[in-house]
Amino acid sequence: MTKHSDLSSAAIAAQCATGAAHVAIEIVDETGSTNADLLARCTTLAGPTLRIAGQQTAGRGRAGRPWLSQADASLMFSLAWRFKGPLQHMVGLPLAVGMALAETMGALGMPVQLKWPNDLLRDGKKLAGILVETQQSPDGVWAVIGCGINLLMPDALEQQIGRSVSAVPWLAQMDRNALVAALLSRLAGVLAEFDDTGFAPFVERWNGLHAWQGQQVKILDNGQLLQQGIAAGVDQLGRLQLRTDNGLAAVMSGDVSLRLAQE
Ligand SMILES: Nc1ncnc2c1ncn2[C@@H]1O[C@H](COP(=O)(O)OP(=O)(O)OP(=O)(O)O)[C@@H](O)[C@H]1O
Ligand SMILES: O=C(O)CCCC[C@@H]1SC[C@@H]2NC(=O)N[C@@H]21
Repeated sequence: MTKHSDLSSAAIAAQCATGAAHVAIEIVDETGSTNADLLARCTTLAGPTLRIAGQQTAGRGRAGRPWLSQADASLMFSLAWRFKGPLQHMVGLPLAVGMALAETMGALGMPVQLKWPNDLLRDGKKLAGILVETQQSPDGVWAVIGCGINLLMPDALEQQIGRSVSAVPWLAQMDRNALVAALLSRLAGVLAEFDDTGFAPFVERWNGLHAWQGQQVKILDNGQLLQQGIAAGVDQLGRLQLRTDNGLAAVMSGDVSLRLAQE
């Protein structure tokens, strides 16, 4: 198994596609949260920056939830990237990021699926999460794109999380520099395109990886049932299309949660 300590910014850069060659790479053993770190200084960064941590002591997920990890069991990184904006164009960004991660894993021989809005699933269980935080600056919008991928899932960690989650041990065997380079290369390509076009050109690719296409699902807000229907993919803004008794409804991601109807 490869470890966080095997990572080297030179080895990652050497294996990156040209579109990712300009990304500065920072590697730290431990920090509170790579998202918090980059968010605090993104508007002063010289350019796109990738920060990878071996362990986080205050990892954060969507809606203020914690992201839990164990050293070497997870790949955790944040990528700060400046977009032309405006802010409202960024709604589809977490979906584009999830698609880029899922496509990378698929290309590496590990097919995974997407759960709207921004989780990666394997065998129906969460194996990676994405947290995008933004900050307006005079010359555009900085997005800090945080990704946590469970490479291994020790029993103790799963118990701490309190629910059944997934991991990709096959990727833990892979050269970790090559894995990061593959993820960063595809992400950089997708982000550059997203900046020019928004989410619209990615709709078919995203829907092709959609875990719950055609299934009965429900939308919860803080545990309260908001809507129920058949998941019919995403639209050009990244909204989930729900086939309901009253016709097609478009759900904005916000802080709502998606579940299978029978859960
Ligand atoms: N390493 C981890 N892997 C998977 N989930 C984790 C991990 N650490 C913490 N969690 C938390 O476990 C919970 C499971 O997430 P899940 O996506 O299934 O439901 P959720 O919290 O409603 O998310 P969402 O609103 O994105 O659907 C989340 O609160 C997530 O932050
Ligand atoms: O599923 C979620 O709710 C999103 C989880 C995002 C976790 C990653 S780990 C790297 C980065 N730093 C953080 O504090 N969070 C993200």
